[in-house]
Amino acid sequence: MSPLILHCADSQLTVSPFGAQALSWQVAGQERLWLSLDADLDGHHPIRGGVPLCFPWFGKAAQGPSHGFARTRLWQVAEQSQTDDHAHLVLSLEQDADTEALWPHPFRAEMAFTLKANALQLALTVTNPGSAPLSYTAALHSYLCTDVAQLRITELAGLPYHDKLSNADCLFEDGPDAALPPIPVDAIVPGLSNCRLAQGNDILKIDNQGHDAAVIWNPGPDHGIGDVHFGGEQAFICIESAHALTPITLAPCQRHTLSQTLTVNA
Ligand SMILES: O=P(O)(O)OC[C@H]1O[C@H](O)[C@H](O)[C@@H](O)[C@@H]1O
Repeated sequence: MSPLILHCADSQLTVSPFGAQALSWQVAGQERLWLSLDADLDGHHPIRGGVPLCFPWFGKAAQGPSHGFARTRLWQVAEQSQTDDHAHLVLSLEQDADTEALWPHPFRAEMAFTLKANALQLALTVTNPGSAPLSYTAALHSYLCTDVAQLRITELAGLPYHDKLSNADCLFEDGPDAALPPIPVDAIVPGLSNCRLAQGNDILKIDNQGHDAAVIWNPGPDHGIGDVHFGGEQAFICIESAHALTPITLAPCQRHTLSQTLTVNA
């Protein structure tokens, strides 16, 4: 279960087959994905940080663990290739007795990682191999390195969102002094496709596709989450490409791709 490492120019990506989870993405030596110092890497529990996958459900569900089982399963290498301008890796997961006990449906999930010199594309494709419709929700739960004290995501200004903390529909503040987002935050923002994390001249562009919402999450300093190291919440914001508002329903043989592309200094 050793991590897989991809290279392209000055860019390096580390992926854990456990959960098909990106753990580290460095561009010219600068880390872009936050991984908790207290992350549990024992291969049994969700790993706190990087890009966990939420599938076949987003959030809590009566029938099984928070965010589904994809992040606690061992995925298989399905494809790996390298050219001058990108490195590509696909990991796959299909139903077995354990997944059927939680979710009685045939499925094929493929998680593709495409690494370029200054960009990383993450794409979760789910295919319905069965003879009945297949419904699921999902998210690419990216933990992006940032200095929360200076964070200001201007694309959020004035947007409507569902606040999971208060279970209310709200609007982000607008105006030059608005804290965007205020921390702690657990916001489902319908339709948001593009935003930027800017820190001085350093810009990370986030582009989501195949989603119905972006989820913005940071638990704030009083989180009490055992595997977020002390003070760790000051160094990341989760900006998730999610299909969380309504399920995706696939007819037999149909497929859907949920993706997120991260680009440095775009
Ligand atoms: O602690 P986890 O199961 O990894 O979930 C971490 C967070 O994920 C998402 O962003 C949800 O919107 C949050 O409600 C949840 O707290």
